[in-house]
Amino acid sequence: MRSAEAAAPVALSELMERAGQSLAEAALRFAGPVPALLLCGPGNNGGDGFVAARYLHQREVEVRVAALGEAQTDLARAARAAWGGAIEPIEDAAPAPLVIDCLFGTGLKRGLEDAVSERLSGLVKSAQWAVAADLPSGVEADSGGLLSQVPAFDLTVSFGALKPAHRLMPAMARMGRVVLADIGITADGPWFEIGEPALPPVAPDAHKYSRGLVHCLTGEMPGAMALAASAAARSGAGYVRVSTSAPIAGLPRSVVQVGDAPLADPRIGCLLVGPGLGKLPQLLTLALTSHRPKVIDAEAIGHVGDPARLKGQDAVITPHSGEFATLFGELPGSKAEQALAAAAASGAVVVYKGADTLVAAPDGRLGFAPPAPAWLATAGTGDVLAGMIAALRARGMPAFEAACAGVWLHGRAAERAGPYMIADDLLEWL
Ligand SMILES: NC(=O)C1=CN([C@@H]2O[C@H](COP(=O)(O)OP(=O)(O)OC[C@H]3O[C@@H](n4cnc5c(N)ncnc54)[C@H](O)[C@@H]3O)[C@@H](O)[C@H]2O)[C@@H](O)CC1
Ligand SMILES: [K+]
Repeated sequence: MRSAEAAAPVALSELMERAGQSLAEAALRFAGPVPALLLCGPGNNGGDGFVAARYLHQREVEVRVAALGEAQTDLARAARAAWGGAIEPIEDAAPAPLVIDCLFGTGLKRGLEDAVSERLSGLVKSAQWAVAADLPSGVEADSGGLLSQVPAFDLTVSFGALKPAHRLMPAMARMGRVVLADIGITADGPWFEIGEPALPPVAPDAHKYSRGLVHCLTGEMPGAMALAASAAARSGAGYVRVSTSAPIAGLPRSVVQVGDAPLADPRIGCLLVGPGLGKLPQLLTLALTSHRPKVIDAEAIGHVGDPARLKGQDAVITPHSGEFATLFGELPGSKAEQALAAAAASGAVVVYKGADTLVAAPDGRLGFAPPAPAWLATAGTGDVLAGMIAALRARGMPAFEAACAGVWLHGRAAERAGPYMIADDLLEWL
């Protein structure tokens, strides 16, 4: 964002004008014309607040402004002067139905002082609607960490582009609804929010192998592979084959159960190993002898041992935080940086799961999942995701695109399945 701002074709004061106007407009549409209190910090986030106050006043909203110290940038000073109305110290500010937090945005360096963060929390909690400008104050933009206590907002209006914190925990849970205001600059780069995927069409002359063969290696707990294989079948694979030593109950009849099958079979579009694997590291070793694309999930991730073992494997791995730590150890930096470091170390596409799922590629691309329902946190949903990604990979999508598409579709299926869904229900919504 900083380099995009520097390269902007318009003056920075114009960007602030647009940001403040967008903030006022969003808050007004969200809360209606109720009395508003703007909390303005010393930097340009505070400057946005002074601009927003001016626009709200123009729209005949009853506005009060409370400032934290003096403005410390030229832009903020100018915005403060242009406001022209009364400014009270934040310590004395009385509550209001609409509170707009413009204390700090991307320039926050350390946590707010205790007295300030307590004041902010008190005003936010007593407000009917709480809106944050760019980021709730106290949130670290790049990591999604909380540098001081951060209350829960109803709406966060981001400017220009989403910052990592808008899609990383714990910060994203404090933001309420997140909207993005276009202020006339674009921040392009290899980090982006995952959008609705373009799935490969079924060719008119398709047959089951050309549509994609997913070959699953079953371990000790066949129920997990039943979920994963069913998900693969429901995600458009032409043929799902499960290699198992004993018959698995509950699989669709169209999923073929076999004993051993050669893993070098060139018709295999994607191998799937991990769901329900248990203590059978030899199955992972077997999978790694194949040159076919693969999805490595669940306990198989723990059996990898050295991330470099995955180099050249054309693999997607799907760890949650525990599995991630087992394979990669404690990596420094934010979740985003850790995911990218893991992808570089393993050469694999890494789906780092959680409430803030990320998809990282070894070449530096990083997809942030749009928020998905918290009720996905239930047993077996990871098995479903692994099966979905395996099917999309087998259908010919490249590893990174298949992983992003799987993550997006999984989240939308959960929205449709509703709060009391179990993993089995997801299959109906794929
Ligand atoms: N730069 C631009 O072109 C634009 C920036 N915009 C706004 O500007 C914001 C960034 O502005 P700034 O870079 O001025 O940063 P902030 O306004 O977030 O705050 C930075 C100021 O606060 C001080 N500070 C940091 N942490 C503190 C703490 N814990 N306690 C007390 N003081 C602290 C810093 O020393 C600095 O003076 C964005 O979030 C956005 O809201 C928008 O106006 C759009 C255009
Ligand atoms: K803010």
